[in-house]
Formats: sequence, structure tokens, C-alpha cells
Amino acid sequence: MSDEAQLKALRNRIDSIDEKIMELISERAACAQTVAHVKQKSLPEGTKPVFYRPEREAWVLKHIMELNKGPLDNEEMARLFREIMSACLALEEPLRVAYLGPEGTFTQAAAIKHFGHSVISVPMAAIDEIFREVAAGAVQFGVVPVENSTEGAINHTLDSFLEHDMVICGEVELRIHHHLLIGENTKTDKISRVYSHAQSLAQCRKWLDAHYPNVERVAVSSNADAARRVKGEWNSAAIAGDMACELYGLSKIAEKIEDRPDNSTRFLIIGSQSVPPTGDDKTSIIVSMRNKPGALHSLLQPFHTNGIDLSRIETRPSRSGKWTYVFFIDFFGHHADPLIKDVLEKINDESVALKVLGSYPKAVL
Ligand SMILES: C=C(O[C@@H]1C=C(C(=O)O)C=C[C@H]1O)C(=O)O
Repeated sequence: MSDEAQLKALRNRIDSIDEKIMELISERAACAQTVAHVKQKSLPEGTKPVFYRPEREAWVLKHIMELNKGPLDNEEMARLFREIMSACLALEEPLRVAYLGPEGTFTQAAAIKHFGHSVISVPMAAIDEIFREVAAGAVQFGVVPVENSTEGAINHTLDSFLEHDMVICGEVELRIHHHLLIGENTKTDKISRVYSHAQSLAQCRKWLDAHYPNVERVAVSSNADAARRVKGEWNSAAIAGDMACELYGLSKIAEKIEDRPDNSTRFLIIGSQSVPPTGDDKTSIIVSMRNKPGALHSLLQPFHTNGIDLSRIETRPSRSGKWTYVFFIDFFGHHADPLIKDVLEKINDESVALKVLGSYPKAVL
């Protein structure tokens, strides 16, 4: 068979596979619609069911990854299913999700990675506004950055948890690649100012010291805001990611300039619904202890005794007295697990205050 004939035959095969995939996706979507009716049917009139089930979505993605035999890798396959589920859920109910804007931020990229493209994403100007928007019920969920592998905790987020009663229902991890971007009006050798978010400037500090030591570094509210500014400004560059670069039509003059190649940010999904166990969960708590010797030891002891792995511990001023602190602790397990229940009871006995922020499936993607 000639190459041309072989290509034609293969394309015919792809066409007929696509038709089957489309039929199957439609069948799946119709099932999701029926799921919505079943969820609604068992509830009293006027009560709204919980359509979004993060524990079920985590299971679906993991199941697909277990079954996958290639040639697409597990992550790629799961991403396709992430989008299919996103579209199916939107048929039941389109979710509204607030994120740290403006458009083009890494937080928006995290929201899309977690929920897929079929949600209505709503940009907010500040982290605190996301908490307030969720608390007011204007959106079902919010996405906030909580820690970066290079720069550590995002204190605004931690402090907002002290002020609002919010449930954590998920986490997302995103590899953060920064680029140096310029608009049409700026020449590469005429850059006198670099705009970015303070965290991003810090994540690229060594690169900037080596390549642009005398350029003024200006911290702005987000990398997307930096990208938006340089679009119309002369002699200025922005440090931002791919989404902002595309959105504002900028050119990349240097790629992946973050000092650490594994630079990642972890984001939390906040809402009001608590999530049942999946068998592979994390829990976040806030604890304040009496200011006495051995307080930190008695806080950590129950985790050690019950063999529970901590993934993070962070300290912040409590805001209720000078030199008093609260601990933010993340660990593996669900607050409904007997071992975790026991840990929480022991901590509760020793602490001034304990707040379980939520248990949620460990990030799948
Ligand atoms: C279909 C359901 O509703 C939503 C859509 C899902 C899907 O498309 O697989 C999974 C969980 C829910 O977020 C369900 O609860 O099973």
C-alpha cells in the first residue's frame, strides 16, 4: 500500500473511532443528567442537592490511571477525563468558582486544572475577597494559593482561615514556570523595570541578579497584572506564566527563569461542603496551644503515637494577643478515620482551640 493510501485508511479509522467516542461521551453525559435527577428526587422540595462530588471525581481519575495501558501517559489520560467530567457536571449544574485574578493568573490555571474548563471562573482582586465571596454564597468554591516550594507559606491565605469559617474540599499542585515577557513597545536591551508579584520576583531572584542586576523590580498585585501593565508600557518587562503571556499577547524573551526547576505552588479549594473519605486523603487543622513549656511536643505526640504522617506545619501570630501563635497542620488521613479521630481528641484536650478546616482527597493530577 502506498503511504498516501495508508494515511487515508488510518484517517478513516480515526474518523470512525471519533464517532464511537462521541457516542460514548454523549451516553456518559446522559447518565450524569440522570444522576442529577436521582440526587434531586430524594430531597424535599426546595432543597438543592450537592451535585459536585470531589471524592467521586478523585476515584474516577485514579481508576482511569490504574486502567490506562498507554501510549498516552496516565496524567494525559486523566486530564482528558478531567475535562469530560467537567462537561458532565456542568450539565447537572455549572459551578461558579472564584479565584485570585485578574484573568491569566496561576490561580486561574489551578482552578482549571482542578475543575476543568466547564466551570464559570470568577476573578477576585484579593485572597480575602475569595473567602468572602464563598461565605456569601455568590460562588460555590474558591481557589487560593497556600504554599510555594521555593518561597514557603502564603500568609494572606493562612490569616484568612483565622477570620472565616471555611471548609477545605480539595488541593491542587501546579508546576510554576516563569518567563520574562515584553510588549511591542519594548526592546530587549532597553528594559529598565521588571514587574511581577512579590512571590514571583523572589522565585526568580538569582536569575534577575545574574541577568538584570540594575533593573528596578516592582512588586504588583499579580503576575497577570504585571503582564497587563507591560502591554502598553515602554521599556518594561513582566515575569509571568504562559496563560498571562497568551492573554496579553506578549513575547517571551527568556523562558523558565525560576531559580528552582521544581518550583511548584499548592492551592486549596475552599467551600462549605465537607467531603467523605476516599482512602487517600489529607486533613488540615488550626490549633492554638497554651504558652507553656512542652506545648509543641504535646501537640505533635499524638501524631507520632498513632503513626500519622504530617505533611506541613506552619506558625502564624494568633491575632488575639501579643506573642501568641497558632499552628496550621496538614497530615495524611481523613477526620472520620478512627486513628485520626483519636489524634484530634487528644489534641483537643491539650489545646486552647482546635479547628478542623477539612479533609479532602489528595491531589490526583
Ligand atoms: C455524575 C455525578 O456527578 C458529578 C459528575 C461526575 C462525573 O461526571 O463522573 C462525578 C461526580 C460529580 O461531581 C456523580 O455524582 O456521580
